[in-house]
Formats: sequence, C-alpha cells, structure tokens
Amino acid sequence: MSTAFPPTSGPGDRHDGDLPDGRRAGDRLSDDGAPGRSGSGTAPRGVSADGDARPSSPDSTVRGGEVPFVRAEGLGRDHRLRRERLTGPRPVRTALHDVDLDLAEGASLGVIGESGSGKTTLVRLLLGLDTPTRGTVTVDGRSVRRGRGADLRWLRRQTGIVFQDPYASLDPRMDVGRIVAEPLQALGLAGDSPGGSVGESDAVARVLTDVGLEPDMVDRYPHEFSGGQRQRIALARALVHRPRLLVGDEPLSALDVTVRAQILDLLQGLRADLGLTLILVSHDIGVVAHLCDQVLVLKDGHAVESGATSEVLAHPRAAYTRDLLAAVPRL
Ligand SMILES: Nc1ncnc2c1ncn2[C@@H]1O[C@H](COP(=O)(O)OP(=O)(O)OP(=O)(O)O)[C@@H](O)[C@H]1O
Repeated sequence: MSTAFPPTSGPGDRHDGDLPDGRRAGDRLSDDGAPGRSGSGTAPRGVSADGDARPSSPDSTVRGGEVPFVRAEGLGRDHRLRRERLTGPRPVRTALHDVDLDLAEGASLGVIGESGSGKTTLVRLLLGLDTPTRGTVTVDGRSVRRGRGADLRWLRRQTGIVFQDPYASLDPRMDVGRIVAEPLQALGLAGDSPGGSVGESDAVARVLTDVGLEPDMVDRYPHEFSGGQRQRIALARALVHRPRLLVGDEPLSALDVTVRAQILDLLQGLRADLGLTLILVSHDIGVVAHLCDQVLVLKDGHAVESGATSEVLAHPRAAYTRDLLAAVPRL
C-alpha cells in the first residue's frame, strides 16, 4: 500500500538542489535538508508516553501515532552474492525481511540488534539511499522511490543524518563554516543560490550555538577539535537546514563515556527543542532507553520485537531481546 497522507508543505519544498544517493554510513553528509518546518510539523505529534505500541510480534510494526510520518510496509532487501561455481544460481542473502514500521512525527525510534542484523540496511532503505527488493516506504505521505527519474530532494530537505565516526565524516580540507553550510549549498537553500532563501552565516551561527559550539569557530578545521566537538559539528551540519527527521547511525559509539553522555543530553535537548522525529541505530540499549520512546529489535533481518521502549525493556517477549538485555551489564 502506498499510503497517501496529505503531504504537508513548507518552505523546504520550494527549493532545488540535490546530492547523489547511494551512500553508506561513514560517507560525508551533505545530502539532507529542509530549511524550515512544514506547517503541521511545528507541533510534533509524537507518541504518547506509553508509546501507543501494538503488541509485539515478529516482523510487526512500531505503531507510533495516528498519522505515520515514516511508514515502511513489507520492506525487504536481498543481496545477490557471487556464484561459487560458474554454473548454478546466484545465492541470495536477505539483509532485511519484510519489515513494517510506522513512526509518528516527533516520535523517537531506536533500532537495536547485533552486528549484521539489518539496522543500517533498514535505515538506508527508509532514507532512499538503497532500493528495496520488496515493500514500500513513505515519509510524510510521499513515496520514497529511487531509480531513473526519481527525485528525492524533498526527502533530503526533511532529513539530517549523523554517522558514527566524527573523524571520517568531516572533510579535513574544509573549515567548520563550510562543513556546516554544506547542506544549504547542496540543496540550493542558501541565499546565494538561485531561489535560496536561507541566510547562510546566520543559519550556521544559530545551529553552532544550538549544538553548544561557538559561532566564531567557523574558521577552524576539524583537526583542531576533539571527538565530541567533531560530533557536535556533524550534528550542526545535520540540523542546519532544520530537518524534521534526524537519523543517527551509531552516533555515540565512537565517543568515550563522558563525551557520550554529553552528546546524549544534547541530542535529547535538541529533539525536544526542535520537535525532531528521531531514528537511532545503536548497539547500546542504554542509549536507546534514554533517547527513544519506541524500539525495534532486529535479528538476522527480522523484526523480532517492537513497541514502547519501557515496555520492551521491562517485559521483553522475544528470547532474542532477553538475550540482548542480558548481555548489557547494567542499563
Ligand atoms: N552489499 C551487500 N552485499 C551482500 N551482503 C550485504 C550487503 N550489505 C549488507 N549485507 C549483509 O546484510 C546483513 C545486514 O547488514 P547491515 O549492515 O544492515 O547490518 P547492521 O545491523 O547495520 O550491522 P552493524 O551493526 O555491524 O553495522 C549483513 O549480513 C550484511 O553482511
């Protein structure tokens, strides 16, 4: 089903510019964006405190609210592997099995599971960075489709992404001002672009302040910053165009414990202040418990459990979830 919710419109939908798709976690981020929030997005709907979750079930859903901002239906991804012999069929590895997911605007979803369970695959499909073998994705009621003639600028404008490695994700040749402004330029939102309307230096100064950095850091280069500061820069870049959806693929795991706590608090504050919808991929169940009101547990590409985080953590139904929780020394 390609669900057609009335798409909200806003200033972000009126600009041109895009970046190529097909990136993997760790790629430089410059392909997101939305310069303002759409009308209905200003008051995040979110999920209720108890998460409005449906009963957990295999390959089931995270039902976050009445109108899903992000919806995946029957989402699956197979990879054809190389033949071991010249004859015979090419074996298939299924990275994701038919996952359904609904997430209301303003809600936060943690995607957890062991390495290789399909977390990054799911996120890449949701963001239109990879093409599903099966199923559909809609964001804000619009179909996320790749391929010839596809134009995902509208999605880039609504999305910010933060990756794991704050060292690899920042271009060492660019100063902070250029790094953070990159999405505005790439999406044609900066005032000096045709049709662009966002004052670049003001937007950069504002978002640097939002993430706890000084606006006068714009002339400095990534190597002059600590890991935590770099992740703040990456966060500033992800948010400079005021996206509605923030996606973090292990954004804290490369940081040491103290810095991790600071960035965790920062993310929590930003999410509330900016009314962001959050999808967070993390190995760290403690991080998910802190930040996310919904959780989806993946195992071997299957959604084995989903629901309100408090409920899933307190009463895990799937044996796999219980094992994951047991593997955490203390939440
Ligand atoms: N291009 C590809 N070709 C073949 N197999 C792939 C490809 N991309 C991913 N896979 C496989 O799909 C499965 C899911 O991978 P994915 O990267 O989504 O896992 P993950 O949960 O994000 O892992 P990690 O936590 O280690 O990042 C893995 O078995 C992986 O080897």
